[in-house]
Amino acid sequence: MNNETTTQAGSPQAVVEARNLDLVFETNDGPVQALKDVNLTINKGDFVSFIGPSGCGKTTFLRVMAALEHPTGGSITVNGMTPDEARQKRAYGYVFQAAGLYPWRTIAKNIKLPLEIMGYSREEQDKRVAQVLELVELSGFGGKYPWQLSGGMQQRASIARALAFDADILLMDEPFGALDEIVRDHLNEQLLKLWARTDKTIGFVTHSIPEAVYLSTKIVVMSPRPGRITDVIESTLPKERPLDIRDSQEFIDIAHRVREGLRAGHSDDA
Ligand SMILES: Nc1ncnc2c1ncn2[C@@H]1O[C@H](COP(=O)(O)OP(=O)(O)OP(=O)(O)O)[C@@H](O)[C@H]1O
Repeated sequence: MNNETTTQAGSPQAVVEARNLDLVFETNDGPVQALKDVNLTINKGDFVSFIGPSGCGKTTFLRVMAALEHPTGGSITVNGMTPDEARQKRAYGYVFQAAGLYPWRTIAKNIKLPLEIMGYSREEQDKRVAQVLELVELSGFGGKYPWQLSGGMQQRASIARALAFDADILLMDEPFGALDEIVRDHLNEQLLKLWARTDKTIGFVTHSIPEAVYLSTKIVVMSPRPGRITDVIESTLPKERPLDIRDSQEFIDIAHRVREGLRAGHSDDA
C-alpha cells in the first residue's frame, strides 16, 4: 500500500479533478440539469463529504467519478485518467446505502465475489478476505450469513467487500443513512480509524451535518436545481478525532458554516 500523500515537490497529489463539469439528463419531462459548472479537486488521502438537499446531484457526482454516468460538458480526471480508464484499472470501491450482500453466500464468500470475477487465486482470495475482515473489525464472522449479522455489521461487511481489491478510492453513498444514531457514531469512528490506517481517498455522501463535519477533511456543500457546489470547506480539525470533538467550538463553527451554505443554496430556490 502506498502511504505517500504528496508529490515529491510536497504539493498534494490530485486524485480527482473536475473542471466546469455539467451533466444534463434528458427525461420525458424535459432536460434535468443534475450538475452545473462543478469545479472540484480531491487530493490523495482526502476524506470528502458531499452534503445538500435531495436532488442536488451528490449521487450523480459520485457516479460520474465511478464512470457510471458521463458528463455532458466540462472534464473530469481520476488519477490523471478518464473515469472509464480508472474504472478498468480498478481504482474504486463503491459502497451503497443498502449493504447489498447476497443472502445465500457467507460474508467471506460475498467479499470474495469480486475477487473471483477478477481471477485472483484461491490463496490470494483467502488472504485478502482475512485482511479486510480485520480492517472492519469482523474477524471471525466470515462464515456467517448476512442475516446473522446486525445492520451495522452488514454495512461493515459491504465496506470490506469494497476494500478487498485494494482500490485507492472508496466511494460511499450514504452508507450509514439507514442505521440508528448510536450504531452510526460507532461506524463513523471505525471508518475514520480505517481511513487513517489505509490512507484511502474517500468520497462520502451524507445528509447529516455532524457526520460530514466529524468525518471530513473537505466538505462540499451542494444545492439543487441546477445541482451545483455552493461552498467547499477545508476542515481545520486534527486527523485524530475522538467523538467528543463534536462538542468543541471548532467543530460547532464548521457545522455552522455548513448550515449557512445549505441555507444560502436553499434561498436561491425561492
Ligand atoms: N438517471 C436519471 N435520469 C433522469 N434524472 C436523473 C437521473 N439520475 C438523477 N436524476 C436527477 O438528477 C438530479 C440529481 O439527482 P441525484 O440523485 O444525484 O441527487 P442527490 O443529491 O444524490 O439526491 P438524494 O439526496 O435524494 O439521493 C435530480 O433532479 C434527479 O431527479
